[in-house]
Amino acid sequence: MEGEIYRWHGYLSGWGKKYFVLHNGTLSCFASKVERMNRKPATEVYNLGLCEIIVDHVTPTQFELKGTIGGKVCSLKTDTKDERQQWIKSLGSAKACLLDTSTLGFLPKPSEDSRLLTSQVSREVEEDTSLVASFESVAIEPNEKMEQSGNGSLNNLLLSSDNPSIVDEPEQTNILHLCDVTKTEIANLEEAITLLSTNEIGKILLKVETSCRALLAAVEEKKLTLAEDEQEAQDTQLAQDTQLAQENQLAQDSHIDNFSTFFSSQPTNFRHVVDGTISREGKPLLPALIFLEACQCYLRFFDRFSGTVMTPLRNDIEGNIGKIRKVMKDSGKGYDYLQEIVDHEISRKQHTGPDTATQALLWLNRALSVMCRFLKNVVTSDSATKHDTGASFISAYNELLAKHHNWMVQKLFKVGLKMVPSYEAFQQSMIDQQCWKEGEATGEVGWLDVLDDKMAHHVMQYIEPMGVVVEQLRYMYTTHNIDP
Ligand SMILES: CCCCCCCCCCCCC/C=C/[C@@H](O)[C@H](CO[C@@H]1O[C@H](CO)[C@@H](O)[C@H](O)[C@H]1O)NC(=O)CCCCCCCCCCCCCCCCC
Repeated sequence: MEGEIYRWHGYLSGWGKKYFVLHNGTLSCFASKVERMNRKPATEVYNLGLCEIIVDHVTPTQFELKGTIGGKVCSLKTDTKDERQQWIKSLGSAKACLLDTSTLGFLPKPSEDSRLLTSQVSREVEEDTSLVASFESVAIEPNEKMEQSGNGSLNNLLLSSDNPSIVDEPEQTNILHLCDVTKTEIANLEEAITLLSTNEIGKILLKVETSCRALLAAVEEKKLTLAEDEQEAQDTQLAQDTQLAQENQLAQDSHIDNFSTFFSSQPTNFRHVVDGTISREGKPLLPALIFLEACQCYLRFFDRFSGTVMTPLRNDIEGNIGKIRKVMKDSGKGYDYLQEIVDHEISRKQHTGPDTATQALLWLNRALSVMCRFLKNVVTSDSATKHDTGASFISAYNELLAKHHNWMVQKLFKVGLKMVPSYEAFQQSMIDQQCWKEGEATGEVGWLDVLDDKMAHHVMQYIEPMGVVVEQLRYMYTTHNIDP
C-alpha cells in the first residue's frame, strides 16, 4: 500500500504532506510522490516489528506509530477516516504477517523486545477486554466458565466486569469472535510460558510474537469498529438535528423561500468569471468564453422592460459581444483569456479599428461599469440616489461614460433619461412574477419591503463579482495606456 499521509512536524511546522510506502513490514516515508517516483531515498523508515500502532479515538483521521525502543512517536493524519482504516488494517496485518522464520533473525533482541511487546499487548488486551467483557457479560450467560484451564488475571477480567451494555445480535457475534480470538491467544501465550521453562527460546519467541501480533490486530480492529460506531451515531444525530432545523426554517419562510430575481437566476454570471480567473506572472487572466456568456445573460436585463428606449443600449452591448467572438473565431489561436486577445492585437498594433476585440471589449466594459454603478446607486442605503432610478443612472453615466461620448450621444442620453422606468417598475421587472404574486397574496403588512430587501441582497451578490471583473479590465487598459 502507498499514498499521501500528513506527518506532524511539531507546533512550528505543523502537518506536512508526505508520501508513504508500506512494503515487507517496512513503512518508508518520502518527501513527496515525485521523490518516490524518482527513486530518491526515503527520509524515514519504520520497521513495523519495532512499532506500536496507536489509533486516535478523538480524531477519526489520526493515528500514531510508536517505537517500542525509545518510544519515539510519529503522528500521522489522513484526509478521511476510511483512508485511516485502510492504513491501520494494512499496517496491522503487515505486523501480524511480518513474522516467519526467514525474518526471525532480523527481529530485535528477543528478551527485551518481546517482553515489551508482550506487556504492550497485555495492556492493550486488558484495556479492550474490559470493554469486551462488558459486552460478554450481557451476551454470554454470566456463570459460564472459560474453557481455558488457566486462571490468569485476564480470565478473571473477562468474567468479572460489571459494566453490562446492551448489544444487538450482529455485535454479539462480533464480540464473541473477538473473545474467541482472545481465548485462543491466551492459550497460545500460556503454552509459550510453559515452553519458557524448557528454555527453547526460538519456539518461545515465535509463539509470543505471533500471538501478540494476532491479538494486536484483533484488538485494533475492534477499537476501530467501536470508534466508527460511535462516530456514526454522532453523525446520524447531527444530520437529524440539521434536517429538523432546515424544515423549521423552510416552514417559517415558505412563502418567500424560493425567492427569485433576474440577479439570482442567470445560468452564467460574473461570479463564474471570477471563479475561472487564473494568475499568470502575477497578472489575473479572465476566461473569455465564460465572460462572454455572462455578458450574454446580462442582456436579459433589458428584455425584462417593455418599450424600446433601451434597445440601442442592448444592441450596442450585444454588438460588442459578437465582435469579440468573431475575433476569437477568425484568429484560430484558441484564446482562453481576454487579456491574451488584447495583448495579441496590441502587439501587432491592430487594436484601434472599430471591429477589433480591443475596442469592443473596451466599450463593453464601459457599459458593464455603468450598469454596476447604477445598480449600486439604486440599492445602497446610504446613497442620495437610492430608489431614484433616474438620478442613479445619470450619476453613473456622468461619472463613467459621458467623457467618452461626443456632445450628440450625450444629448441622446439626456433625452432618453426622461424615460427611465420608476423604481417600482424596476422592482416588478426584476422580481420573478411568481414570487411577486406569492408575496402580494400574503396580504402581510410590509410584504413589499421584505421582497425589496431580498432583491437588494440579490443585486449586491450579482454586482460584487461584476465589479471585480470591470476593475481588472480597467486595469488592463490602463497598463496599455488606454483610458478605460
Ligand atoms: C432607461 C435608461 C436609458 C437611458 C439612455 C437611453 C438613451 C439611448 C441613447 C442612445 C445611445 C446609444 C448607445 C450607443 C452608444 C455608442 O455610440 C457608444 C460607442 O459605441 C462604440 O463605438 C466604438 C467605435 O466605433 C465601437 O468599436 C464599439 O463597438 C461601439 O460599442 N457605446 C457606448 O457608449 C457603450 C455603452 C452603451 C450602453 C451603456 C448603458 C449601460 C446600461 C445602464 C443600465 C441601464 C439601466 C436602465 C434602468 C432601468 C430601470 C430603472
